[in-house]
Amino acid sequence: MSLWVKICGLSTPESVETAVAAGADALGFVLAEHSPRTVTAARAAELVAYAREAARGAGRAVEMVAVVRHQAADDVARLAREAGVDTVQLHGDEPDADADRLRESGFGVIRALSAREYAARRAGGWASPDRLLLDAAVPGSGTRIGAEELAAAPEGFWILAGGLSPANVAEAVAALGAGGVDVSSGVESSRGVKDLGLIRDFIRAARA
Ligand SMILES: O=C(O)c1ccccc1N[C@@H]1O[C@H](COP(=O)(O)O)[C@@H](O)[C@H]1O
Repeated sequence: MSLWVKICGLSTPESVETAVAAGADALGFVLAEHSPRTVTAARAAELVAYAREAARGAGRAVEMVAVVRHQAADDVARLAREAGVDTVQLHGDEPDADADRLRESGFGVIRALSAREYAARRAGGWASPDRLLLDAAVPGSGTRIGAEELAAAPEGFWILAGGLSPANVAEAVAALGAGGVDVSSGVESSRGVKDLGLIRDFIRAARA
């Protein structure tokens, strides 16, 4: 099965169009506060509409994802509805009840945890009904997680994030065995500024 690829932190029509044309499965729009990639829900809605048009032109479906962190469930649902996304990526210490509410409101959920947090939860018997994404401790920082932190990789489909780039994505997936990857920093020329060539290179390398 082909590796699932998400390009995150998009904030311009050019980067959206490039990611869709290069074959991304999902696009991420950061609605979390205090990131160099933060966009308003209104801006995300424009980009989502643009992306859906590009995906229609390419004859395939592309998943639109809002990335949030440490925000109240009511605010998240309202922002996600305004942005017109399919899925919410919960990237903080949100309670399971928040994920339940978003699912009940019709959104897909991606549950993002640091590898350490996941290991601790799993040891306590926790299991997620949602797709799991494992990341470094500080999301969006370009920091990789090591194999030693992933002693207990999830069973089944899971998404690897944290410090991926065109140069390391194939090796990281081979080593850790994820079914999907998510990238932000590794396809940027400077913090928050996407590089169109790196987006294409990343998707090509991920699928190689
Ligand atoms: O990208 C951000 O700024 C961000 C902010 C808040 C929560 C999550 C964020 N991004 C996510 O971080 C990982 C990995 O990013 P990187 O490739 O190491 O820069 C990815 O899942 C993004 O969705």
